Amino acid sequence: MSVPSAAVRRRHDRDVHCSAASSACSETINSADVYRAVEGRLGILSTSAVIPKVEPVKLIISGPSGVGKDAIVKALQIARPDLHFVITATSRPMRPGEKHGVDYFFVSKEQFEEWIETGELCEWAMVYGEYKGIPKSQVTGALSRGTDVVFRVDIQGAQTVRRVFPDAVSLFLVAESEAALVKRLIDRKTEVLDKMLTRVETARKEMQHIGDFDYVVVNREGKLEEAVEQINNIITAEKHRSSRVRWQDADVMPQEQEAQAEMQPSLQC
Ligand SMILES: Nc1ncnc2c1ncn2[C@@H]1O[C@H](COP(=O)(O)OP(=O)(O)OP(=O)(O)O)[C@@H](O)[C@H]1O
Repeated sequence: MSVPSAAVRRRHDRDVHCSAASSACSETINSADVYRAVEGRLGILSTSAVIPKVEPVKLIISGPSGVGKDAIVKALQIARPDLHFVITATSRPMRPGEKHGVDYFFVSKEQFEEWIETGELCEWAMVYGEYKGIPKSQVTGALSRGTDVVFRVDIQGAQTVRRVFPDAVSLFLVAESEAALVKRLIDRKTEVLDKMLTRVETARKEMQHIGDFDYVVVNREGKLEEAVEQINNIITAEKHRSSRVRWQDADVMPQEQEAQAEMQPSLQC
């Protein structure tokens, strides 16, 4: 491609600014003149970068037992190492392949009850006869660093996390059918029949809570990666939500946001 001559460039420059200024266009108008004209009318233009601060996303991943919450979270940890995945404490026994401090904090019922007494937990619940809860230390540090946080919780836990963090974004995972869900529970081989029945009965009731959640993602048989990609997209979209953007560093802070920022309580569990 040939390089335009200086004369051609000057003519192009003039034409662009002639059409931009649209009045009194003459040979002498160039970009510096137009810039000065704009400043002359509107005052000195700010050169400081308008890079807003973005409030961290608090994402709740929930859904019935066996739908694939753990499997999804494991895959998401690889896809999004920038996120902080809250590690839940539980009194249930470790399943094969699970690791203390990675999948859960596996603690005794006595230890859990001590934590409840000393206020170490953001939230806790008794689920299928076992304690489950979120240690405060798992949340506060990450949020104060501005890191996005993911909570992997059951439906009961989702309700509690939403109470503690009303601005949390919640996502309900479903299998493509009840039959697919039961098949996953059978194949996982972690429950005896009566415990599995309880889980399936509970899953039926839990499906009625879908409407309480912001998003629904289907985790189809053999299509885990698809669900992970959809969740990844949801996180990306949430990071661009205008209500999450804070303009403290910008020269002009929209009045509405200023009012919101003042009203927003400091949410710490
Ligand atoms: N898309 C999928 N296709 C096939 N199998 C899957 C899929 N997602 C998860 N699984 C399998 O289904 C079983 C249940 O998944 P997982 O343990 O992650 O469920 P969960 O929702 O965390 O259950 P719980 O709440 O009981 O801990 C596991 O054996 C997992 O490997």
